[in-house]
Amino acid sequence: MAKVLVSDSIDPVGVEILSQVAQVDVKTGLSAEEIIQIIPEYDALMLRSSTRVTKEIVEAGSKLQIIGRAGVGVDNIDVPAATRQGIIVVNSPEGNTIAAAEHALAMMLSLSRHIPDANQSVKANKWERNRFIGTEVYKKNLGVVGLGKIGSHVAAVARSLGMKILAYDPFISKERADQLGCTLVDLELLFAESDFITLHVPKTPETQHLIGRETIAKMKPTVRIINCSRGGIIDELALIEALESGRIAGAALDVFEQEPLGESRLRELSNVILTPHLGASTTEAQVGVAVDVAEQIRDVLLGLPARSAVNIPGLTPDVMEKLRPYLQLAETMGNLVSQLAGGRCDSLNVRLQGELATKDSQPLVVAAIKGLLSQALRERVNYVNAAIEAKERGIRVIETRDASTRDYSGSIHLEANGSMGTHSVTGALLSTGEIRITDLDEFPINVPPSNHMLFTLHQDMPGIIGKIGALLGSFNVNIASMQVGRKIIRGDAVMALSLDDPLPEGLLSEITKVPGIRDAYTVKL
Ligand SMILES: NC(=O)C1=CN([C@@H]2O[C@H](COP(=O)(O)OP(=O)(O)OC[C@H]3O[C@@H](n4cnc5c(N)ncnc54)[C@H](O)[C@@H]3O)[C@@H](O)[C@H]2O)C=CC1
Ligand SMILES: O=C(O)CCC(=O)C(=O)O
Repeated sequence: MAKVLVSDSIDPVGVEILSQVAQVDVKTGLSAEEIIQIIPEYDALMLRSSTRVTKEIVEAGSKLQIIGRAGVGVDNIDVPAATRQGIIVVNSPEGNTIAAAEHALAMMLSLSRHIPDANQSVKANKWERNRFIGTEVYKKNLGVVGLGKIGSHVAAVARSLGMKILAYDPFISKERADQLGCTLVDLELLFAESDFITLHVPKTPETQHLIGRETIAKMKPTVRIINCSRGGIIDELALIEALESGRIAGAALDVFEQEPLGESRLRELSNVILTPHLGASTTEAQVGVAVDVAEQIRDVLLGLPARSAVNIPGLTPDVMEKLRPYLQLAETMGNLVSQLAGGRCDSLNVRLQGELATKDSQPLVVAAIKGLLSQALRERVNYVNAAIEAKERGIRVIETRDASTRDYSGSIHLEANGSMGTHSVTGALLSTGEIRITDLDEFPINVPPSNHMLFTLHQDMPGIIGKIGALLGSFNVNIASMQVGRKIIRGDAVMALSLDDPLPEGLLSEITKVPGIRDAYTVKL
């Protein structure tokens, strides 16, 4: 039975789902060293934000198939390391959207009305009505940095509070911003005009210290900043200085450069509200993300696709369903051409023809690469790491798409160039879904792939087929089917044979000695 390690606390419903297919060990609070010790026994790892999945942990996870982040941000996982190792990384892109947006809004209103301090004051038996004069958000400018799922929901609710929304997101169109009732502006303007600024961007090299000394200098002295996205997007030291000096009016922070927050002057400031990374901490969100991610882990362990894999671009279950027969075709053709090419492969040309010449068909290229590398890497290569493995081996992949149709509605043509020359194959599907090899080294054929195959390149002349048949018979090899493809009579031709048995040692060199045979290849599919 598969084994799943759950290294942060998740809703029990997640454990229940995982238990349908695996032994689940919930072990929270482990150090990196402790995880490295035990991770080799596990097929899957599920976590929230407390576990940091380092390269060392990934590399120790020799059996890991999938890492599931019960949440949105995957910045606590070394995704490139996982990808290189063929491990799928999944998240829950929408499970906690509302929770995080509502937390940011709660932070904004708490900040504007001093709710946490007023609460503490009353609980300390005081009645300080004059100390807690607030500010309204109505008709104020809210600067939303990052107009994705959370930012959009914050914007929608803030608009209903009567706020004007200035949004900055270089990856969002003006039409989308208009639809959301937001004014798309550049960062300079957002910083200069906003009364409240709320951050909803992922942590990337571009967003690291997006708010720092220089940017704070451009803001209104009355501005209040809310960060419920990621620590490190604000330069904490610069923020502390600005809050201490009164350069800005306040800040509300759910996330920090170091979590848990260690010793920090932030704790001493009265114009700051701090929460311990609670953005996703609602019952609804925790059930949502646990179900979302546990189901994906379960599916992957059952050999099914994941719906939100962050490192298999384009291969969603919908696309997978649509392309499934063609994925098998692409992989088989990749495997076939790599065996024909034999030695080192320098480049692979992939031509997607007819109905396959669409944007959605990118996974077919990956499937072809997977097939190409399967001889060398066996089960180590998969849809996650195939492209990286090819790149690291110096294999140049050239894709072309041609929407015109030939004999089949869709076909895949592969050409491998390498140390032993160039070989090409084309494959297509019959209406029954069966695979046909329709072209080999530019010779037209029509054969189904089979476990054991023999291909020859020979001169089209009388008697040659009989000689090959007799030779195979003398070694007790049974021929299941045979086809010859040629362009001109008595010119060059190819012969494709499906065999019931593997070719015995030494027979291939006997075949190449037959007069008229130029080359022969055995292939196992
Ligand atoms: N505090 C908490 O508990 C939670 C925090 N988060 C954080 O919130 C972030 C946002 O989450 P979602 O809205 O679901 O993600 P999303 O992917 O829907 O939206 C992120 C938006 O940021 C934009 N963006 C990316 N780089 C940018 C840049 N350099 N400048 C401006 N905009 C940029 C993207 O175009 C996208 O529209 C997550 O990455 C995660 O780190 C998410 C959930 C809970
Ligand atoms: O797991 C959590 O509570 C944090 C959620 C979060 O930060 C995220 O989903 O990106």
